[in-house]
Amino acid sequence: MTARPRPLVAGNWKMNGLRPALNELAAMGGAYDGALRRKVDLLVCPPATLVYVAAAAAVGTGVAIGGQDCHAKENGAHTGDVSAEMLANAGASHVIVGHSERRTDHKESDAVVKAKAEAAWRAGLVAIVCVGETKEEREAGRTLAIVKRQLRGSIPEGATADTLVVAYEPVWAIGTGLTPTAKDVEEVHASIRAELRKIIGKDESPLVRILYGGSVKPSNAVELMGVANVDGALVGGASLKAADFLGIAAAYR
Ligand SMILES: O=C[C@H](O)COP(=O)(O)O
Repeated sequence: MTARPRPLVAGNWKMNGLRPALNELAAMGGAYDGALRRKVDLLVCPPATLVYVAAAAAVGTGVAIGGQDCHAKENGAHTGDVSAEMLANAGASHVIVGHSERRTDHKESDAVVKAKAEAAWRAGLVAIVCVGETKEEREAGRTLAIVKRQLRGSIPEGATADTLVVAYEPVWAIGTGLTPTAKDVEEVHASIRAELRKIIGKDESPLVRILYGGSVKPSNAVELMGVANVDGALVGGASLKAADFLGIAAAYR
């Protein structure tokens, strides 16, 4: 029997969160008890301004802290950017790269995303590489081709199940309350698994976590997390409140 990856529920706070938001993180940590810990990993990616203090606050709770993006370079004249090394130094263990909001707002190409994933590994971070089609691409029947191109272009050589997480996020499902059908999610995740097998081989690919993201809520988590090859969630809006985030993680109880 093929081993299954341990699930990961990751929260992406995006550009939300001032210091009082750490109370939500504390509530998450407080409720991350033995039973839940045995079944699922929890990760919270606050804005860069809160990574250091969040990592300090999360010590001992089992909740991991991550960044939402990193620059490809270690340091230098890049005003406003944050390097993977800075995130690691602040206490992060993961970093999201290639989120569709970065691909759109900052015109990040697959090659840029790949360089950022390499930077994550250089700093000892796990790279969460995001892929996903737009509404137009889905309607044109190009979903699988787009996701395949993004995987091929964004995942560096040498990825392992310990260094890579893939997040499938249909752009049209992000923050809209819309979700694909379970059948559609299953099709894309199976295709991602097959592509990973070609990219990183038959030994590592079954163990890479493939997250689904896009309007995940406590009310749809059981169905979405129950789909074959869905190994957790990348959660935006519903990760801002401990009750909602924990309600999603409870799909694994
Ligand atoms: O990174 C998270 C995703 O973009 C999903 O966001 P959402 O849960 O608010 O739809």
